[in-house]
Amino acid sequence: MNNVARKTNMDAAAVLAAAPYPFLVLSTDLTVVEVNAAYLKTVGKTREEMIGRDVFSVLPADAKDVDNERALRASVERVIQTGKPDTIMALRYCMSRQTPTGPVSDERYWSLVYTPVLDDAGHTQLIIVNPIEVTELYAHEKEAAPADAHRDFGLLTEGNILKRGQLLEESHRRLAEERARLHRIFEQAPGFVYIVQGPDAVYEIVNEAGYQLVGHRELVGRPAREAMPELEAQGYFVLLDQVMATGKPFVGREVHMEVQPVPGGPITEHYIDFVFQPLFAADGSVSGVFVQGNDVTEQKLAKEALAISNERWKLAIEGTGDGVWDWNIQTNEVTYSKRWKEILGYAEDDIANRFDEWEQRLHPDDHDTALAELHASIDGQPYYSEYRLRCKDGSYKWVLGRAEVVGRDPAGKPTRMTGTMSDISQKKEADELIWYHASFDSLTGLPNRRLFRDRLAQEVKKAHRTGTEFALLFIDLDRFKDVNDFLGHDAGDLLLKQAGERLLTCVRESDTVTRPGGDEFTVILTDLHGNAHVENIAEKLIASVAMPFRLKEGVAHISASIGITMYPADGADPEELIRNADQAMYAAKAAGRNQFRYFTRFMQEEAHRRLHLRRELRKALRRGQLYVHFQPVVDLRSHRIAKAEALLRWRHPKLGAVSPAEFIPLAEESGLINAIGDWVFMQAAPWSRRWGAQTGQPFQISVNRSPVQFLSKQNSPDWLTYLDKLGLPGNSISVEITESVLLNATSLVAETLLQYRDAGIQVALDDFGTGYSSMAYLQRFDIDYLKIDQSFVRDIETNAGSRAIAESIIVMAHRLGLKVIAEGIETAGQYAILDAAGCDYGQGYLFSRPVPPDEFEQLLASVPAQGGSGAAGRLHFRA
Ligand SMILES: Nc1nc2c(ncn2[C@@H]2O[C@H](COP(=O)(O)OP(=O)(O)OP(=O)(O)O)[C@@H](O)[C@H]2O)c(=O)[nH]1
Repeated sequence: MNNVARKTNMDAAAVLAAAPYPFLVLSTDLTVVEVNAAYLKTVGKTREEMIGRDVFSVLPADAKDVDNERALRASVERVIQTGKPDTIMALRYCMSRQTPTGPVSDERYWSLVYTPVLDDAGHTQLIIVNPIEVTELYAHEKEAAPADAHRDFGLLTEGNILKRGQLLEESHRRLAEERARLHRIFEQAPGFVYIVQGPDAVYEIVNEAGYQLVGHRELVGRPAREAMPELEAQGYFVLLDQVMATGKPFVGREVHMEVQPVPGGPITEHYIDFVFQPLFAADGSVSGVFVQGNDVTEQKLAKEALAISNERWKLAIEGTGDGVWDWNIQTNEVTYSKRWKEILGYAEDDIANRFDEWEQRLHPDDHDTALAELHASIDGQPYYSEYRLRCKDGSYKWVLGRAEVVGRDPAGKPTRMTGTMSDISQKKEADELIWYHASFDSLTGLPNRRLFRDRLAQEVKKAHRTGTEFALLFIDLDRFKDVNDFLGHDAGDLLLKQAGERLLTCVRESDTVTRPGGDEFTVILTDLHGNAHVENIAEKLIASVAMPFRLKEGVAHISASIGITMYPADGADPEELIRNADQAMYAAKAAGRNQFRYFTRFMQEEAHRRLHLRRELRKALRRGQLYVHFQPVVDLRSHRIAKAEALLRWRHPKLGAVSPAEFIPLAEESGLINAIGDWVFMQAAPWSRRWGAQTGQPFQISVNRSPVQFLSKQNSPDWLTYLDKLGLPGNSISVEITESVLLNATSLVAETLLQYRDAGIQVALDDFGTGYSSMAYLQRFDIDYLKIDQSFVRDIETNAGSRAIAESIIVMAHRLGLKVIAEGIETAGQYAILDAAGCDYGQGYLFSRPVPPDEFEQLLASVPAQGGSGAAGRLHFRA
C-alpha cells in the first residue's frame, strides 16, 4: 500500500470511524478487519470482540439464521466476483430486548449494502458492510402492496443503491406525514393531550384542548413544574413521578383541579377524568408520560345539581308525609327514605337497602297483587297500588304506592324506579266506615239492600261456576204495621232488631241474612241438601218470629210470611230471583200468612190472576157485580133463626163467582175494602129493618169489618148516623172483627168499639181459636160474641183436641158473659156435640147456605126468628 493509499486508507478509516452510520469492513475471507463505533453500538459489542473474527461468529445470536447466512455469503460472493456493490434488501431479524414487563422479541428488517474496495488490478480487496434498518419502510410497503412487497425486495437484492436511497427518502416522507397526521389528531381531539418527556417532565406535545384547560401559556419545551407551578400543591407532579418511577398507568376520575390561566389572574376550577400513560424508550425504561383526558366540570356540576334537586324533591315529598324509595332494578338494591321507615315505625338503621325488606312486609292477602302491580308498572303500566305493610309493632298499615321508571338501559330495559309511599290507613278507616254505613242497616246491623244485591249477584256467579243451587228466602213480617200503629215506632224498631237477631240464629254462618228495608228480611241459603233442608229452615224462621217479643211497651206477637225461590230452577239472574221470591212471599201472605210458599210457575199465574182480579174488583161495585147473601144464625136450643150474617159475593161476567177468600185480601190490600165494607153495611141495614118488621122484633144482621176499616177514621160514625136515619136501634147490627184488631189495638180501635157499645152495636170476634186467642182482650173490649172457627167444628166429631178446644172456648166465653156462635156446622153430629157443650148459636149448611135476600125472607117466613111463635118456626135439620 503506497503512502497516498495508506494516507487515503487512514483517512478512510477515520471517516468510517466517525460516520454516524454503522460500518463494518471485511476481508474477502469474511474476517472483520474494521468496525466503527456506530456499528458496535448497534450490535452491542466491543471492538476487541469483533476485529479478526469471522463475521458470522460475531453476529448477534438472534441474527443467526441459516437463510440469512446463505443470502449474506451469496452477496459477498457476488461482490468479490463482480467487483460491484451488492445490496440485500429486508433481511429479517428477530431481536429480543428488555422491557419493564419482560423481554420482547421484535421483528426487525435490515438492508445490507456491500461496497467493494478494489486494488489497482480491479480485484476486490476489502468489503465495506453498511447495515440500514428498514423495518418501518418494510411495513409501509407491505401495507401498500402486500402481494408485491416480496417481489420488490427481491428485485432490490439484485443491487441498486439509488433505489435504496429513494426508498429511504420515501420512508422518511411517510413517517413525517404520519407524525403530522398524529399531530392533527392530537390537536383536534376533544379531550386534552399532553406528552411530557424526561425526568423533568418537559412538555413535548400539548393539544388545543390541553391549552383550553390550563390557559394559553408557554408549555412546549418547558418542564411541567416550571410551566404549571399551581399544580404542585395539588399533587399532579407526585403522580407524574409515580408513573415515571413505576411504569404503571394512573387513572383519575372527576379529580378536582385549580388552574390560574393568567399569572396573578383568577383561579378556575375544573373536574377532570384523566389517564397518565407511561411512554417507554427502546431500552424499556420509562421515557415520558402521555397524559390524556376530559374536562368533566359541566357534567359533574350538572350531576351535583341533579343530586341537589333530587334531594330537594325528596325533602319536598317527605314534607307531605310520604316516604320515598329508589330501586336499582339491576342490583335489586332499594334505598328507603327516613320517612318511609318512620311510617312503619322503624328507625333509620332498622331497614337495609334490600328489595325484600319491602316484600317480606306485605300482607299475605296483598302480596301477590302488590307484586303483580309492581311488575306491570315495570312493563309500562302506571303504578298506583294500595296494599298493607307490616309495621314494627306487628300491626298492618294501609299504604298507597306510586312510582315511575326513571332509568333505562340502551335497549330500553328499565334499570331504575323511584316511588313514594303514602300512609292511607286513616283514609282506609274512613272508607271502611263509609262502606259500612253504605252497606249495613244501622238498626239491625244486617247487610242492607245494596249489600244484599251484591251478595246475591256473587252467589249467582258462584253457583253458576260451581254448578250448585241455592235458595233465596224473602221474609216479611205479618201486619207489622199494626205494631207501629198500636205500640209506636220505637217498639217497631226494637222488634225489627230482635227479629234480625232471631233470624241469624236459625241459619249457618255461611248463609246470609239481610234487611233490605222495612219489615222485610232476606236469607240466602247455600250448600243445600235438598228442599227439606230449605223447608226446615223456613219453619225455624217462622217459629222464631212467632215467639213473643218483649218490648218496653209490652209483649208483641207477630208472624212472618216467607217466599222461597231456588237458583237455578226458578230464575237465572238476581232480578228474576228477587221478583220470584217476592211473589212467593206474597203467595204466603195471601194463603193466610205465618207460613212459607215456594215460587212455582203456577204461583206466577196466580200472581197474574190477582193483578187482574184487583183491576176488575175496582169496577165490580160500579157495575153491580157485588151482592150480599145472608146466612141464618140459628139458636141451637130453639132451632130458630136468631139472626143473619151478611156475606159479600162477587159474580164476574167472565170469571164467574169469585171466592171472597180470594178477593177480600185484594180489597184489603188495595184499600177498596172501605168502600165495599160500607156498601155491605148499607145493604144489610135496610134488610134488618124489613125483617125486623116482618118478625116483629129487631132482627140483627152481622157485618164483617176488616182491620183495615178500623184504621180509616172516616166511616165509623157514618154507620151510626145511617142506622139513625133508618130509625134502627144499634143492636140491629153486629160487627164481626178478627182477633188481630184487638191484638194491636190503637186508641182509634178502642174508641170505635166504645162507640159501638154506646150505640148498642154488638161485636163478634170472628175465627176465634185460630190466632192468639187471648182472653185478656175479650174483657177489655166488651166483646159480645165469640165465633168458633169452622176448622174446629169440622173435625169436632173425630178430633178430641178440636172438641176440647171448642168446649173450653164455650165454657170460658160463658164465664166472661159472652155468647158463642159455632161456624160451619154441617152435620147433626157436630150440632149435637156443640149443643151438648152449651154453644149458643150456630150457622152452617146443616141449617142453610148463605142465600139471596128474597130466599132468606122465605126462610124467615117459614121459620120465624127467635121470639116468633109457632112450632113451624123451627128449622128442620138435614141428617
Ligand atoms: N218501626 C219501624 N217500622 C218500619 C220501618 N221500616 C218500615 N216500617 C213500617 O213497616 C210496615 C211495613 O208494612 P207492610 O209490610 O207493608 O205491611 P204489614 O203491616 O207488615 O202487613 P203484611 O206485610 O201485609 O202482613 C210499614 O208500616 C212501615 O211504615 C222501621 O225501620 N221501623
